[in-house]
Parts: sequence; structure tokens; C-alpha cells
Amino acid sequence: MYLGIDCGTQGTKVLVWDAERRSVAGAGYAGYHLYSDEHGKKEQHPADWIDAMINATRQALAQAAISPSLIRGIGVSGQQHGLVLLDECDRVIRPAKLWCDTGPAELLAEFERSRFTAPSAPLSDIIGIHVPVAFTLAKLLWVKALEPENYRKIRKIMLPHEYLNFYLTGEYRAECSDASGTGYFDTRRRCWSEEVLDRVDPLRPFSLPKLIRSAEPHGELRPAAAAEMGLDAGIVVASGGGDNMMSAIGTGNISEGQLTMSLGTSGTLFTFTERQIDSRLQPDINAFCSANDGWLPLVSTMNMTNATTAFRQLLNKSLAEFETALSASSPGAGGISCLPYLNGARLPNLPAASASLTGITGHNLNADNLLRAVVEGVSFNLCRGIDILSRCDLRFTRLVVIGGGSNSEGWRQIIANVSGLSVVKSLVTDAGALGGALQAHWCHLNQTVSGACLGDICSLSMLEDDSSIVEPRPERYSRYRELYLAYHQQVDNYKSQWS
Ligand SMILES: Nc1ncnc2c1ncn2[C@@H]1O[C@H](COP(=O)(O)OP(=O)(O)O)[C@@H](O)[C@H]1O
Ligand SMILES: O=C(CO)[C@@H](O)[C@H](O)COP(=O)(O)O
Repeated sequence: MYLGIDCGTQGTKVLVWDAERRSVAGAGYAGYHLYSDEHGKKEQHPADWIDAMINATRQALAQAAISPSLIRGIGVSGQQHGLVLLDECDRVIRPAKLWCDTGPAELLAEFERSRFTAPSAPLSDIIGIHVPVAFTLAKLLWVKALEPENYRKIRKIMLPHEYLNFYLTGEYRAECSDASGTGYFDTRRRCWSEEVLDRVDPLRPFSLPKLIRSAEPHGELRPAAAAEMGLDAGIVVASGGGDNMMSAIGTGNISEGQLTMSLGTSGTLFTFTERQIDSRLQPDINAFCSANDGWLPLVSTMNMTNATTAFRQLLNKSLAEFETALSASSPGAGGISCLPYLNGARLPNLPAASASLTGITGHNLNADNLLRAVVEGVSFNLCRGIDILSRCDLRFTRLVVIGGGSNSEGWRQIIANVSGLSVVKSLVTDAGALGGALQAHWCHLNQTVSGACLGDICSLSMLEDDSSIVEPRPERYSRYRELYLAYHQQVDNYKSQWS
């Protein structure tokens, strides 16, 4: 049995994966607070992630009702890009700035303008990936500029999943797929970019973690962490990875031609490629490394279930009532259109964007239409990614959906009707946690059998819930094409206001 852990933006999910029966034997969840302000701040305390991981692990083990000694390994998936800073005594210096923190947008733009002007190549050419404000580099620039005292104290610098691995093992290491979302990692050569780091600060006070490949272990579970988690010390902790990379493993998206869409706090859409695509003409693609030695071109939106949940809670509706609202309303939400940019936009990259509702009349204003409008808005936004990936000659016929929002059948049907693709739910909604468990299995096997194959582990794991398949309905698809084009026209009309 293996433990898969996913540290998401709203909470940490843990599952006990029974590799023989290929099923989840137990699951646990613990949420945490997101500290925000009106200037784009989005922060969390890394100590809250540790508490949540311990709490959710204990729940999962209790539900599985197994002896902890049956757990052979752990794999950790984590929200990408967050910046965790440790001082010389390995104490956390300040709360982690998260992927969704848009505060450093201007600083990042200024850094690119001033440090990468000709004859220098642009930043994206140097590291092979465009850098939006979500990336760690932006958070580092912010701490350096606004909190110089804290900056001087930094000795170690980590991403969320690396910090959890550091807690579990005591080892300061980083794995390439998550590192590819920092903005100071060369995604072609899979190494830290000294060139970029030197332009941030040639005299930086911290060292970078040792890079490992995804198949390599991060380390062994140390006794103190084992006691807290209720596990045996010494079991293997796999390399882990960014949540999208681990979800790729959890949905079997490890060979070309497959497409996964995550409806979590963020919306993401990604596919595996054997060669890195040239995204110079497609700046909205984040050309990440994958956790199986290839690449994972991905598009991401800033607003997904944060927006649907904000509207749902404002209207005082339960998840069941949200579902009823989707079936009671029609495509186009009676004429109401929602640009859902509560937290700025990442697709297109406009951190200063704000949300809006248009087309409201005395006849169409009701809760069902408002809920449908926000679901359509976030779906139109993310489905744009399919067009963008297609411009790189990537083609798909079906889509696997994951994340909290994928539990909604009405929402899955809207995605199918907008995209024109068959939509199926992942066997385990939290595919990041499943990916962590499958990676731990792979890593554990690698220690005993040479050449253990991740593909075999994934294909044996029945990664989809066949009963959940929804097909696009032709009449709705043509109606949604019109609505989709109108939505993106509306975004284009607003663009100059947010640039
Ligand atoms: N049936 C559902 N319909 C719509 N939204 C849902 C449903 N179930 C869960 N969610 C939403 O999913 C979100 C959590 O998704 P999750 O993928 O766990 O997020 P994260 O990984 O970012 O923490 C919550 O906002 C929750 O309200
Ligand atoms: O920034 C990205 C991807 O580049 C986000 O996908 C984060 O990785 C957060 O994930 P969720 O908490 O929404 O799952």
C-alpha cells in the first residue's frame, strides 16, 4: 500500500492506495486558511500544510483500518509555484506567497524589461518557458524588494511539495517537474538557470536544492515525522511533484494524445509531449517539464472553483442546489455573461483584470442564471486552452476531468458541449494524490526491480470512472460555439482597460 498526499490551495487530501486491489482503501482531508488582501496578496502558513498533512494522513489510515507497517512509500503532490523561505536554523521566515498571489505583477514586468533587454535574449528564451506572475520568481523578487530584512535571512528556498518532503525526510532536494514552474529553471536542460538567478542577485544569500529526477527517491521518512504521521520510519518518500504533474500520472496522461482538465481552485488543462513544444508564439502555454522525463504543456486560469464557490456562497446555495441550478437553466444563462476574473486573469495574462456580469435584465436575474453564467464563464475561459494547444499541432478527442468541480455532472456536460469532446471523470477526483501514490509505488519498485515501468503501473490502475462519461450534444455544441466566440470577443474588448 502507498500513501498519496496532495497539498492543494484549499486543503490537503491524503489517500491510502491499495496497489494490489487497485482501489482507495482510505482517504482524509484537512483544510486551511488563505490570507488575502485587496492588493493581490495570497499567502498560507507552511505550518498549516504540515498540520493538515498529519491530520489527513491519520484520517486516511483510520479509514483504511490497516497496520501502518503495510505502507511501503509516500508520494507528495503540491500546489505549484508557492515560495517557502527558511533561515539558517531551517525556520520558516514568513508565510508562503502562493501561485495566485498577483501582488508582484509590476515587479516581474519591470525585472523582465530592465534585465532582459537586447542584446540579452528574453527571459522566456533563456529558460524555454514564459513566466507569468504565478511563478515563484515573481514572489522572490517581491520579497527582495519589499522585505529586504527577510530576504537577507534566506538560506533555503522551496516549493510547497518540496517543503513537505523536507519535513518528511530532512533532505533539501527538488524534483525537475515542479522546479520547471519557478522561472529560474532551464526547462530544456533540466537544471537551475544560473543566468536568471544571477540577474535576480549574484550575491544571493541562499543555496538552491539539489535536483533529482522524478523516478529517484527524495529520501526516507525520518523517525520524528513518522511518529507524527502514525507511520513506520525509514519508508521511501518519492520525489513527488507539482500537483498538475502528479495529476498527469494520476490520470495516466504520460504519453502523447491525452488531455486532462483540472477544475480545482485554479483551472488547468495539460497534455504530455515527448519533445518540448516551441511556445514562443503561444505565450499562454506554460511549457513545464513532466514528472516522467518529458514535458507537460499546460494552460492555466486564475479562477475556477474560487469563482463558482464565491457565487454559490453569496447566493447561499448548497452544492446540491448548485447542481439543480445547472439543470434548471439553459445555455447562455438567459443572456447573462460573466467574466470570472475575481483574482485577475492568467489566460490571457492580465493580472489586473477584474470580474464583470453583463446582460442582466429584470426578466433573467435569478440565482439559477447567475450560477450558470459563472460556470459558463470559467469554462469558456479554460476551454480556450484547447484552441491554444491545437495551434501547436496537438489534437484530442476526449478529456479527463479532475478536481473538486469535476464532481458536478452538469458542469461536466457544459465542458463537453463547449469543447465538443467526450468528457470522463477520473477514478479518483483528487488525481494529484493518486499520482503521488502511483509515483511512490514506482519509486518503491525501482528500488527492488530494475526498470520498473510507470506506464504499467498507470495502465493497471483503472484511472477513469467509465460510468461518468458525457458526450457533447450537437445542438448545444453549435449554440455554445456562438456563446464562446461572443465571450472571447467581450474579453478582447476589455483588454486595453486591464493592460
Ligand atoms: N459537486 C461539486 N460541484 C461544484 N464544485 C465542487 C463540487 N465538489 C467540490 N467542489 C468545489 O471544489 C473545490 C475544491 O477543489 P479541489 O480540487 O480540492 O481544490 P484545491 O486542490 O485547489 O484545494 C471547492 O471549492 C469545492 O466547493
Ligand atoms: O498555478 C498553477 C499551475 O501552474 C495551479 O494549478 C496551482 O498548481 C494550484 O493548483 P490547485 O490548488 O488549483 O489544484
